[in-house]
Amino acid sequence: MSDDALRERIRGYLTPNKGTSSEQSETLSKFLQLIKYVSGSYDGEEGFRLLDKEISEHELAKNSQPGTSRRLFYLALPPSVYPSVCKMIRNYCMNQSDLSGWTRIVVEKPFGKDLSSAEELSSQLGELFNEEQLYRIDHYLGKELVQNLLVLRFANRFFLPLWNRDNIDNIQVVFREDFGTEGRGGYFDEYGIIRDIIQNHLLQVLCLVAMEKPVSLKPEHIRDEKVKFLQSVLPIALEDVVLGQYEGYRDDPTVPDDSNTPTFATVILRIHNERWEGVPFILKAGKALNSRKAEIRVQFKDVPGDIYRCKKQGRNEFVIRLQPSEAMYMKLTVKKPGLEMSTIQSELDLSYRQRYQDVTIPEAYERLILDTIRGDQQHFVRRDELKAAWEIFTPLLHKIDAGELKSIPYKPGSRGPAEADELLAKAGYVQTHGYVWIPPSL
Ligand SMILES: NC(=O)C1=CN([C@@H]2O[C@H](COP(=O)(O)OP(=O)(O)OC[C@H]3O[C@@H](n4cnc5c(N)ncnc54)[C@H](OP(=O)(O)O)[C@@H]3O)[C@@H](O)[C@H]2O)C=CC1
Ligand SMILES: O=C1O[C@H](COP(=O)(O)O)[C@@H](O)[C@H](O)[C@H]1O
Repeated sequence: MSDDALRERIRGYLTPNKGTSSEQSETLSKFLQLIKYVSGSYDGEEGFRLLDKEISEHELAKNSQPGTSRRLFYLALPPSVYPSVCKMIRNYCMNQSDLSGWTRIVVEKPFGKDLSSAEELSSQLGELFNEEQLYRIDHYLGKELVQNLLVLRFANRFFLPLWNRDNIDNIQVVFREDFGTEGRGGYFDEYGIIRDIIQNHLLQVLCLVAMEKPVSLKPEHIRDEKVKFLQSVLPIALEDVVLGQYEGYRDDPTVPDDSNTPTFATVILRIHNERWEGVPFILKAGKALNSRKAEIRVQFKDVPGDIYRCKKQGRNEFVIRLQPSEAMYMKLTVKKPGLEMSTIQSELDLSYRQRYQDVTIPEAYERLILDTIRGDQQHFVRRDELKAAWEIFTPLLHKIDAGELKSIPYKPGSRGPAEADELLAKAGYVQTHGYVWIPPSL
């Protein structure tokens, strides 16, 4: 890691943290200015001493009360340099007073490469900072509809009795990108799609979809339930996994010619608890596919004793589209309008762009950085949560790294390997045919 790269990635923050949310927005924009201000001047230990001095002399610091300074460090670094950088922060840049100031460290993924490296990193950071000072960021937790998941589930009577194995057949959490790893092949090849997307972003979303109701909205209560859910995931069976690699991925000069790194994966998680026993949770992520989207698709079971015989038209599905164009819709069967008594698939639709025309939906990072300033850890990953997430995926990742599972080639711009759709069908997912969405217009 060159000093230049280090400089680019270390951002410091210092400002009083008070006031209304509009004042806090202003704080946020000052923070973003300060990121620009501090980047580009620090290298090595001497650099950190300078950083410390410069922070205290910065105009924002001058305006704050002595001893009440707030310091936020945002680290997006390869895991191997975290301990040394954190040591330097600890030695040279900590807030010197415990009056009401604080020092917080935001850490970006990758948080290790497997269970043991993640635990080693956690221990190293844990020796320098306490858990309340560490903010492990997963930007999916800052997305509007991800933040809506617990509200949907626990503030609506509709969902309470339906959200279980008696009614739900399968759940998918899907991430699709219509571009490849251009420009970051070297980084990506070391990690692959499971570490890049599934073990963190999709699993975090899944926790919110599947966890039990927390005792309260306190961050610790929510995170306790996420951990319990993660601990009830069964070991992944190899027949529940399909890996793919798009053709042309290895043309990137930074990717080895014989790379087996998956750029696509479907992984089915099975849960051992009262609510979800027998319901497959399908996590699917891929790069260089035919579309870009991230969504949760909850597919309900068939209607028992179906007097309308409308099974072939498709099952009820509740879809929460995280991006693009936030929306949630319930695919359901209705009488086809007209004289005839026949049925058709339609939808109850909440499209955010139409429903909330005057609202600007904040960027995920904007919201999460504001949370760090406010000291709210609800949308950040706790150490035991991270450990439980790695426990789920490490055995599979080790098998992939050892070449025991092969990535199936697929065409860029396709749906990924056909084997993934076959696995979905085997798991019980029934694709709807003939449903056409007509975007509403007045
Ligand atoms: N408010 C809104 O914006 C709304 C928009 N719509 C739009 O209407 C369209 C249809 O909606 P919907 O039926 O929910 O979504 P899709 O038709 O896009 O996909 C439905 C499901 O079928 C899967 N699938 C698609 N093609 C195949 C295939 N060849 N083999 C196996 N599985 C397949 C998809 O997988 P995968 O996940 O991999 O794509 C997905 O799980 C979409 O474009 C949707 O965005 C619908 C309702 C409301
Ligand atoms: O963390 C990552 O996320 C991005 C996708 O983020 P999104 O908010 O645009 O969905 C992904 O492209 C990248 O590979 C990954 O590291």
